[in-house]
Amino acid sequence: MKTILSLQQLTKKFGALTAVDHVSFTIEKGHVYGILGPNGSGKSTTLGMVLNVVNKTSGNFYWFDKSYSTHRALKKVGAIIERPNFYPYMTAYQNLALVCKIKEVTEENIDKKLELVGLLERKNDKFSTYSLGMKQRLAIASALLNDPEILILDEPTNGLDPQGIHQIREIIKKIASTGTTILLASHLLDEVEKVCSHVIILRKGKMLYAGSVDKLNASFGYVELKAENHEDLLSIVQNHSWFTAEKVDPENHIITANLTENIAADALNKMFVEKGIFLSHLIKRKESLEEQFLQLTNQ
Ligand SMILES: Nc1ncnc2c1ncn2[C@@H]1O[C@H](COP(=O)(O)OP(=O)(O)OP(=O)(O)O)[C@@H](O)[C@H]1O
Repeated sequence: MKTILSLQQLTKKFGALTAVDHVSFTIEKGHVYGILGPNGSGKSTTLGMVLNVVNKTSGNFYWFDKSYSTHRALKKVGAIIERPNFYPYMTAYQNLALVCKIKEVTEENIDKKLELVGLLERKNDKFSTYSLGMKQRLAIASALLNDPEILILDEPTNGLDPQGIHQIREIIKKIASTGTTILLASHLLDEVEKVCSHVIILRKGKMLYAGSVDKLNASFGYVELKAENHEDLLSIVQNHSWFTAEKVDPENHIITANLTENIAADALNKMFVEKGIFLSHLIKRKESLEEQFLQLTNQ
């Protein structure tokens, strides 16, 4: 697996405030990563440091293999970290042609990138006539002109209407399907869940989780159980490998236990019957990703 970016204990202090606090994670080629956290959790500052627009206080980051200087590496990075800003009196095509000159790449990619973001038919319209969603899509086309190894987006759907949000998310998925690595910052759990394969969760500058979205979602849930023979039921739950971290409600004797595997309710019921326990109460629940995220960020 090829490493695109590696952060090691990266830290940024603004005076007494630690905006990013010893954050370490690695971005591997071909995945879509989301940096997820509430407002002010340090997402933009993290992106700013790796893009050399914010000076780090301590720690390190490396682009590609360590032999790349940040300056050289950034030529292989496409990033949108501010509101898209183009010349309003020029057409989309003219604006992108100018970007090609600045990036020292040929103009042959322009139509292909405009098509990717659904703006080919509007390429001769002035930027000033574009909606916010179109402006954002043009910015994505612009960031892709030099076929970067990684596309970095800060809150790519902020301020857009639901249709605009949907279009941007579909474009991100399309870009990812061509093998481009993507790193996006978002405060929207739903967004990260929909488009990202991996997530880094920040809260007050500290990293709470880094890993696959599936793993975060892979808690097998928990069960609530009750039977007339409470002591026998509790003993089975305490000794069976399917259960962990059981709790008993002292009022109604309902036992709550986390599941260690994905066991269906009928299989649970069958196992208890075979051990002579007839359940009067069996509920199987799974915490949503949202509940897990809130638990992580509220702790
Ligand atoms: N230039 C600066 N000077 C002082 N404090 C700053 C500066 N930039 C950011 N901060 C502070 O650092 C913390 C992290 O901000 P940052 O913008 O990185 O968070 P964020 O997660 O991207 O949030 P948002 O989505 O609201 O931008 C915040 O408390 C913010 O006020």
